[in-house]
Amino acid sequence: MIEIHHLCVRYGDLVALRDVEGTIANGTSLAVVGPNGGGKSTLLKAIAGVVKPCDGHVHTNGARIAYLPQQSSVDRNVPITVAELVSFGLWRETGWFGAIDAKRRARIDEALTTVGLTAFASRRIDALSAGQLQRALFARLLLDEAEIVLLDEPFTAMDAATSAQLAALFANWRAQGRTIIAALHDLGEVRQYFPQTLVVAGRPLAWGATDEVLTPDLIGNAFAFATADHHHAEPHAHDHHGHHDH
Ligand SMILES: Nc1ncnc2c1ncn2[C@@H]1O[C@H](COP(=O)(O)OP(=O)(O)OP(=O)(O)O)[C@@H](O)[C@H]1O
Repeated sequence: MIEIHHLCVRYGDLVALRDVEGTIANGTSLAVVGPNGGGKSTLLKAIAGVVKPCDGHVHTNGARIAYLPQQSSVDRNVPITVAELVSFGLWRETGWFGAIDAKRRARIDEALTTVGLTAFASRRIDALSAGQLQRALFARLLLDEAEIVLLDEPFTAMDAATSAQLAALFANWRAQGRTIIAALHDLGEVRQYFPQTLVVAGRPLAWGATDEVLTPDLIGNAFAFATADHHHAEPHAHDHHGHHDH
């Protein structure tokens, strides 16, 4: 279980996210949606422990966490092959550059097959398309037996068929009791793959069953934030009624 209490994250003077309060049970698939700059990535980073709260806290109760950042932040110029990248999913077992025995080699091959990259195993990662790189990163996740999987816009570079293929993996993860939390822009994908949704626009606007949360009113409200300036971030601008006055 993830417990979030009164979470606030600040970058310098900008309060990117505040007043996040709630618990996420094991096995939950939660989509985090909201406008650009609304704090989706910030929330994932706070759960991953990559950014420190300025107030409140996130308790992950010792769970193993895998965090797949937004694709733009993945360094493609590291001179490694697809198989090597995927093998890093075994880091909890082997350490970062530990020996890969035949058994582990077979698991890497299986993960590559699952994501359809068998033919690319020895290709350098800088020679992959964006969608192929994302498949490789998912293969790495398959090997990493994390209890909490944090995905920042996992389908951005992908065609619909690829998204569907990778989303099918979620069902397995759910069955294993893994918690999946993903920042997403495509509300169709949210409805299809995520039973729970959290809407954030500087703070939470709604959190609950996807069907109940993604109402036209709420979406309109949340995305109005995108055209507003960032005064939302000022700490005094508190209100708890789920709307913005800016
Ligand atoms: N490292 C940083 N330093 C300063 N400000 C930051 C930093 N990271 C994010 N921000 C700001 O914090 C706010 C929230 O950003 P965040 O990336 O969490 O939003 P997001 O909802 O993921 O947006 P997007 O949909 O565009 O990916 C934005 O106003 C952003 O400019």
